[in-house]
Amino acid sequence: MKRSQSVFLIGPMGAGKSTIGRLLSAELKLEFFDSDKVIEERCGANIPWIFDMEGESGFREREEQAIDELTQMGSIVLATGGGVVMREANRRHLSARGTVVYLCTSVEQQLARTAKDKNRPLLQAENPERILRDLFSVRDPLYREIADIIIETDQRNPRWVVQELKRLIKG
Ligand SMILES: Nc1ncnc2c1ncn2[C@@H]1O[C@H](COP(=O)(O)OP(=O)(O)O)[C@@H](O)[C@H]1O
Ligand SMILES: O=C(O)C1=C[C@@H](OP(=O)(O)O)[C@@H](O)[C@H](O)C1
Ligand SMILES: [Mg+2]
Repeated sequence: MKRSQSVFLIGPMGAGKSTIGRLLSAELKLEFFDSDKVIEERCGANIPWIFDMEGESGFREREEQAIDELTQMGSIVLATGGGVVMREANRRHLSARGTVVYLCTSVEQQLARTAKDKNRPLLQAENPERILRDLFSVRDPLYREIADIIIETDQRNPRWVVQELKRLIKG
């Protein structure tokens, strides 16, 4: 474990970052933040609206600012958004300021878990599976580059993942 107690969850849409992050924070007795929620609260608008009005680049600017601040807080659990690794500054801050956990999930599971949710603008397209596969090929090496812990979540329920993570982090 690094000097900071913070744990940063990374991985694709539907990996379970937001769900597992909240449960893990309760187990570790650390404060929980979800960078997407922080961005929405600060902006006073939801992510689809931000993408509509400011484009993906506007969202990425807001995300970089939020990640820089949140990773400096110390002793938190942070669920990031799936695209956080696309910016070098984010990768640098995450890997220097806490333990980075990659929640690894197949595209089939990502698809099943995100199918009914309209809040992910990148997936509101004709072929979300194609998009998830393309994103995976670009992002998977970047997740791996900064991960301290890699954990498979496909056939595991969130509570099992949390217990396993607790063991690995403390270990
Ligand atoms: N390990 C898991 N097994 C089954 N369903 C899961 C698991 N993790 C998350 N989910 C479900 O998948 C959906 C997306 O999870 P979420 O935490 O929002 O993912 P992320 O923040 O990584 O995009 C939610 O409905 C959640 O309940
Ligand atoms: O993969 C991405 O680029 C995104 C993932 C989303 O977060 P989740 O990974 O929590 O769904 C959210 O940040 C935004 O819709 C963009
Ligand atoms: Mg999330």
